Amino acid sequence: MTVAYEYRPGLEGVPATQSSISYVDGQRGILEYQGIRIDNLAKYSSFLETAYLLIWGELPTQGELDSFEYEIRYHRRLKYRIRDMMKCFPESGHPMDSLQACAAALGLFYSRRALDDPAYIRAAVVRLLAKIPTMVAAFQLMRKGNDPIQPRDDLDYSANFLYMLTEREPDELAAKIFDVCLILHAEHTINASTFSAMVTASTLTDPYAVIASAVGTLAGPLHGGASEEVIVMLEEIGSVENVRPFVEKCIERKARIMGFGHRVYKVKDPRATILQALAEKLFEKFGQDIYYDIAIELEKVVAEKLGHRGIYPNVDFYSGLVYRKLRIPTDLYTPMFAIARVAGWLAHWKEQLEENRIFRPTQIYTGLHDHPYIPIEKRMMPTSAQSAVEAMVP
Ligand SMILES: CC(=O)SCCNC(=O)CCNC(=O)[C@H](O)C(C)(C)COP(=O)(O)OP(=O)(O)OC[C@H]1O[C@@H](n2cnc3c(N)ncnc32)[C@H](O)[C@@H]1OP(=O)(O)O
Ligand SMILES: O=C([O-])CC(=O)C(=O)O
Repeated sequence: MTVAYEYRPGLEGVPATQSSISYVDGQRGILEYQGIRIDNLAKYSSFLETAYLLIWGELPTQGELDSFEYEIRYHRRLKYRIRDMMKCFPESGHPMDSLQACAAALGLFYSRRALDDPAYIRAAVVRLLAKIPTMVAAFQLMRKGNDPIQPRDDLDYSANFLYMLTEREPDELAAKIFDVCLILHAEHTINASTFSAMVTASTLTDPYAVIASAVGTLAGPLHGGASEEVIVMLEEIGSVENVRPFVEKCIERKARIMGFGHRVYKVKDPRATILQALAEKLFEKFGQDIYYDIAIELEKVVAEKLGHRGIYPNVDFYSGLVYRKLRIPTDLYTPMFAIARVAGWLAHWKEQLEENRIFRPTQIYTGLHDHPYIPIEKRMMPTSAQSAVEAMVP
């Protein structure tokens, strides 16, 4: 019997799971983690408290938060074999590729797989949250020819990351703002990388493979990779006067304007609004950014030309302007995103295990049936390929 399925490219609007981790109202621009509005978390929480909330479903008590932070501090260091492995990576490689390889490599050290043991789950959560920032910072120092520096136990999660990255104790405001950025990027329902994590998790493989596949998915320019593309685009635009012709050219050529548009939001992403305010706070303390005026004009012109289609700034639009002021190199913006999103990936991993069924969707077959097998000597080369080969022959 043939069953008729409705095919939705990109699975738009197709529920892939039931989840209580986060909620998005794309028409009203609302994002909640476990029911708590993102603006409240940005104002009052810390990244580790938010990660705990996402993964265990409730805000921790002071005692629970202290133990969680303590465990994470204790697991921040990398094994020397991981650092040795990283020495073989090309300096010109992308930091997301390094991160994906390092996350996957953790599986070599922690091969016991006890997915129904809460202690195993907690150890994996702690290890991944603790070590991912160290992996990102180590790659940055190693590609400059320096040895990675050890984490500092007297610094909190975000301050310690900036310290390991820059080899300097960070400014207090910079560390606080970076922590808020992590909260904002920590989770976002069934986005592409989270879906990838859930598909991998559903095979009951280890959590390091789950996170490695999510990192690989986040890297693409249509997803987390857009944050660095935004800065490249602002550089290319170069001046406020060039914004309008740039947008018009993109529309004419059907080219994507990076940092705009979203599958779910049809208004400005609430995280973009908060990130813009954070960027402004940094400008007040450390001076303006030459690209900010271009970004503002771009937001205005895109709203004018594409607002009727629901195309507004997404989370990746203003994050780069914040990271530039924090002196973070452009190709580390997506790894910054991964440092945060690992919390959401782990929350979905844990939730997936609680009621697992392997992901195995169907397809609508569009190919041939009962096609004959033609022996190789009888196969004809398509005419176009033939003329290409002939053109190559001197
Ligand atoms: C963390 C994140 O992942 S946030 C997203 C980061 N990605 C980006 O910023 C890249 C730019 N944005 C995009 O490519 C898209 O908006 C996505 C990938 C985010 C969402 O894609 P989808 O929901 O699949 O929308 P889709 O690609 O079908 O676009 C719908 C229409 O809007 C247009 N559109 C969507 N985004 C943009 C954009 N940024 N610039 C110009 N046009 C756009 C498309 O060209 C398409 O037009 P058409 O119907 O005439 O062909
Ligand atoms: O939800 C999405 O499709 C993209 C995403 O990860 C985000 O916006 O944070």
